[in-house]
This record gives sequence, structure tokens and C-alpha cells, in this order.
Amino acid sequence: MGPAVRFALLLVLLAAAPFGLSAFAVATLTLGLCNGLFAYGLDLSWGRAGLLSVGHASFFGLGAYAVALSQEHGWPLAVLLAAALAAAVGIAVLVVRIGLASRVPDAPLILLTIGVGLLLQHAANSLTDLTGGTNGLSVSGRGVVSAYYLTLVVVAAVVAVTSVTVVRSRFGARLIAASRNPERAAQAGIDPVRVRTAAFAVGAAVSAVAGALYAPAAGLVSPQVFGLALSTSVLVWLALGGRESTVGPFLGAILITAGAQMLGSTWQGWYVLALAALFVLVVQVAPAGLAGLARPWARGPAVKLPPAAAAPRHRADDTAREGAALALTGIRKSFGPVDVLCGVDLTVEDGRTVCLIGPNGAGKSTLLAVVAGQLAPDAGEVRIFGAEATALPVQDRVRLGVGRMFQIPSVLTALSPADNIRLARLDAPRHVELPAEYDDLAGDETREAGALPLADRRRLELAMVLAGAPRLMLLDEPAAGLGPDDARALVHELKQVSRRTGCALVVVEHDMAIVRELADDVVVLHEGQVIAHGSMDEIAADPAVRQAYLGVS
Ligand SMILES: Nc1ncnc2c1ncn2[C@@H]1O[C@H](COP(=O)(O)OP(=O)(O)OP(=O)(O)O)[C@@H](O)[C@H]1O
Repeated sequence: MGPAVRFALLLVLLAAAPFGLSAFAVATLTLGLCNGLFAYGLDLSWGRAGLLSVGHASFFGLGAYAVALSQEHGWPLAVLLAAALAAAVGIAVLVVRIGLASRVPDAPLILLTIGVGLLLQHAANSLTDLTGGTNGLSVSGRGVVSAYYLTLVVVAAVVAVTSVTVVRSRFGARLIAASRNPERAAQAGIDPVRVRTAAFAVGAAVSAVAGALYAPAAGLVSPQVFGLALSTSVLVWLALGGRESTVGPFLGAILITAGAQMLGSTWQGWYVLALAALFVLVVQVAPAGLAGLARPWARGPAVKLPPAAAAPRHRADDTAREGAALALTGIRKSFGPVDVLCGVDLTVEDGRTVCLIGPNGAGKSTLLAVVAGQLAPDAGEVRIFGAEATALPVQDRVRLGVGRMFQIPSVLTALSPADNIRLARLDAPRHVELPAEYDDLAGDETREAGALPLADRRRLELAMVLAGAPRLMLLDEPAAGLGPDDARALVHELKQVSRRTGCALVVVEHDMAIVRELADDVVVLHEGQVIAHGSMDEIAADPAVRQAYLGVS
């Protein structure tokens, strides 16, 4: 059963509920739906954008208080709702931007989201004249129980269908890449921070809408709506129902809300205990939640790109520039007191293959990261095909024609090789037909790329870079970890790439046989400076190189 059919079935069941259920059961379902929408908002943030929020009740509470304040003070509901949505989106953008500025965003995100919730709860507690303090504000006016319930079903369906449409678009494909491998996403020309921030912000807005719908259903809005207890509850609902699913968040929230309403008063503390045990069980036995239980029988990888990814809309080609493929002037980079790059000047002409060699710790990988945009230099200038690129982010350099292979192949491990290649084409300047030797990967829809042997993952990464139509490729020890046959095949393919595409290559390499085979020019880096630049024979005869690199004079 496809997700659309499952969702439609659930909708029909929900819409039919008032005809067969008691008023109490319908009221319970109403609360369950509000909670489901709340969990759906969290899913956009945690599930889809991969950004854990432990304070999502902040957004829910903003929506709930908008309705409560409007009723209490007679202020226009539309204005308060718009303000609540704007606040939710503003806070979400701020929190994610700060979180994603860190190399490991989880801890800052957890702390920030908790902090915002506590702050809002404190405000709701203290601004007594406005909010009624700890007692909160009562909310009335939901009218006939079943009519309000049906309104909720319609709102939940509209929100879910809209989000599903977005998730199944090219944006959805970019989001899958940005949340699973931001590094490779950027290399495919995607701005991972922007894409993830957008999804998180929409998730916050959906949660605020859920809060606004909850207020009349609950009849009371107190500072607890901002609380940590609610923020952790919604995590449990979502984990139980299943992330990255349309039905999962609603399923988890409705089941637990109904359970709490029906069993909570008789089981009391035992209900919470049973819930905790169920949560542990689900995490252990079915980490993809109830909705994920159906997935093991589905063919192929659990994560698939939406069909829209098969029809890329090619961006304007920014790569037709003048000048050398790469021109570095006076590049300096220090890590604390350690000067790693001490004024590197280097020019790579279009179509040339330059091998960057040097002893361990010479700064080769750091230089490559500075060229790719992963590290900002402390001083100096980076020009790519004549364009000033020193301050450009990774994805903008990709748009100038840069393609990057990493020391450990960076692919989207949860996706099939075919989807990996589709993703690489999504924001490419034009369609690049890959040579026939990549047909096995381009047609492989069944395996996960993470299960491929190293040599195939390396080939897949190369295929992805080539699909992006690069004009300057950066490779960090491309043969590392490969056996002699695979290494030979890779070197052969790189020479073909250079000949076929006219692409310039900058290759960091330790293996001198490979350097001799590949390089038009060799550049020797030592203690953060270029000490020699020439053909392999010139370099081998250079006394400074022999002294610095080989330790002989
Ligand atoms: N993020 C970082 N923080 C602190 N020091 C770093 C960082 N990255 C690199 N370094 C240091 O910078 C120096 C140069 O490292 P880099 O990886 O660029 O050298 P390399 O020439 O590529 O070496 P290798 O051939 O061993 O890979 C090393 O001393 C390394 O420890």
C-alpha cells in the first residue's frame, strides 16, 4: 500500500469517526489530532531536516497563547496568529543558524531549544496581567464537538498534503541530501544550511498552528504548554509513530493521547511507566517506529529520492569565466598557534593536472579545504576561473565549476547508487552523460550506497562529481585504501576524465608512481609553503625537495 493510499484511508477513517464514536471519544480524537499535527511539525524539523529539537513545545505554546490572549483581551485573532507564526519562524531560523554554525550541531540545538522553551515558560508565568500567570487562561468557543473535530481533520489534511507535496518536490530531494550528508549536498550545489533551516522553520510554524487548534479543544492554556514535559512527549509520539512518514506522527500521537485519556486515570503512574517501556522497546526493536514496520518488505533502500529528482531543472552555467582554473595568492591559515599555511601562491592552468605532494602535516589537505571553501583562509586570495572566490561558500564554488572528492568517499550511504547520481544531477548546470563504465552504478536502484565496496564507493563519488560538470576537480588521496588493481583503474579513469572533459585536476597524493602517471605538474608543499613547482623529473632532481621531502640532499 503506497503512502498516499494509507493517508487517504486514515483520513476517511478519521472523518467517519464522529458517526460511530461517543462525544468523549471524539473529544479525545480531537486532542490526538492536535498532538498529531504538533508531532508532524516536529517531524519536519527532526525527521526531515535531521535537527533534533527538545523544545518544540515553544512553537506549540506560541500558537496556543495567540488564541488564548486574543480571547482574554479581545485582540484580533488573525493579528495574534500571524505574530505567533512570525515569532515561531523567527526563533526557529535563529536557533538553527546558531546550531549549524557549530561543527557538531546537536548539542547547541538541544540546549538552545530547551532554553527558548524555558524562557517562554518563564515569561508566561511572570507576565500575570497578560497571561494569567501559573493559572493560565481559559479558552472557549469550539462549539459542537464533532464540528470542531471535522475542522481539525480538514486543517490537518491540508497541512499534511501541502507538506507532502513539498517533500516530494526537488526541495524534498535537496532536503534528503542536506540532512544526511551536508558535505556532499554542498558539493552538489545545494545550500544545506538554507534547506534545513527552511524545513525546520516550516516545522515550527506547523507546530504553532497545532497549538492554536489545541487551545479551544483543551479549554485552558497554561505555561505548561511551553514545558519540557510536552517537548519530550512529542518526541516520544513521533519516535513511536515513525519519523519521515506522513501517517507516523499522527498514529503515534493519537495512540498515546487516547491511551492517556482512557487509561491515564486508572493506571496513573503506571501509564507513564508503560509508555517509557514501550518507547525503549520501539527504539530497540523498531527504530523507524510503527510506520516503519511496513518498510522492511519494501524493495530497495529505505530512503528514496522523490520522483521529481529524476527531472532536474538545470541552473545557469556560471563556469564560463576567463583566467586560470585556480589562482591562489598569499594563502595563510593557522590553527591556534600552529601556522599551517604560510603564504601559498599557486596557479593551475585550465586543463592541467597538478599533483600536490609533501611530507605528512605539510598542509596539503588544509590547502585543498581552503580552495573548496570548507576552510576560510586567514589571509590571501582564491580565484577560480578568474572569479574572486575567497569568501564564497562551498556550493557557490561548485557553481563556478569546482568538484571535490574526499579522502574517505563521501556519498549518501542510505540512498541507492542510482539516486546518488540523480542527486548529483539535480542542480548541475547541464546534463552530463556518464561513460558506459558507470552504467552498473547508474542503474543500481536496489542496494544502499553504504553497502558498496570501497572501490565502488570511490567510483560512485567520481561519477557524482562528473555528473556535476566540473571544470576544476580537487582530489584528496583518491587511491587511499584501494588495492593495486583498483588504484590502477582509478588512475586510468582520472586520465580519461582529464582528456575527455578538459577538466583541471588538483590531486593530493603520496604514491609517487601515481604522481608520475598522472601529473602534468608537481607542486611540493613543505611547512605550509610551496618549495618547488615543475615536472616530476625536475622535482625529483631538486635538492631542496630531496632535503625537505625525502630527508636526503
Ligand atoms: N581542524 C584542525 N585543527 C587543528 N589543527 C589542524 C586541523 N586541520 C589540520 N590541522 C593540522 O594542520 C597540519 C596540516 O594538516 P594537513 O592535514 O593539511 O596536512 P597534510 O599535508 O595533508 O598531511 P597528510 O599528508 O598527513 O594528510 C597538521 O599539523 C594538522 O594536525
